[in-house]
Amino acid sequence: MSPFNVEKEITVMKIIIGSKNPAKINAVKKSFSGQVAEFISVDIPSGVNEQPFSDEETIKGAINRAVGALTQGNGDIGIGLEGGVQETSHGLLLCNWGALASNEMEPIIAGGARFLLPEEVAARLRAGEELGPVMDDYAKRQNVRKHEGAVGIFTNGRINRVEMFTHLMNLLVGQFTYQRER
Ligand SMILES: O=P(O)(O)OP(=O)(O)OP(=O)(O)OC[C@H]1O[C@@H](n2cnc3c(O)ncnc32)[C@H](O)[C@@H]1O
Ligand SMILES: [Mg+2]
Repeated sequence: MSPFNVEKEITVMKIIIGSKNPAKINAVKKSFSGQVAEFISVDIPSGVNEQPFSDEETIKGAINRAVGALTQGNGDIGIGLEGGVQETSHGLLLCNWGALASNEMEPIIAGGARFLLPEEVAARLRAGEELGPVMDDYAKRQNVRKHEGAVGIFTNGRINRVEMFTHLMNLLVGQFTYQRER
């Protein structure tokens, strides 16, 4: 056979995102830019409360979504990103956690930016409301969670939700490639 006819097999990495939220999807795509990858987004239940109320619960939600995405989407990598809050002696912190699941190793986790929510917002969450609708009401905007996010509002637009999740995603993908190359 002529060497020019040798077929090259290009492997496309199949990445399943466990959410339909565009802020999350865009962040995942950015963190894999430059790689041959196919992205599929599936609504995967987090298996925890709609508004997780601790790091522990938020991490669990992220892992459940990542593992669920990997299995349901039959992919190479499953991604779960989850927003939550954590009570502290300083007030209520907004927290974000991400998980990357693969068939090669245990799920990898990483945390995103944290900052205190204003007492007015925190009180509503403690009373049982969800941050998404509370933020829309507070900022007098629609679908804050799909756009700039609470982080965008409270940092005066310096860091939006996509940037925050992209940083988190880089922590995940970086750890994944490091562990795979060892
Ligand atoms: O569709 P999904 O993937 O569920 O995306 P979501 O926006 O609901 O995000 P999470 O479930 O991860 O977040 C849990 C809750 O916190 C809210 N939330 C988290 N981060 C937020 C942010 O930056 N801005 C607004 N709402 C946020 C969110 O709307 C939910 O009520
Ligand atoms: Mg949600």
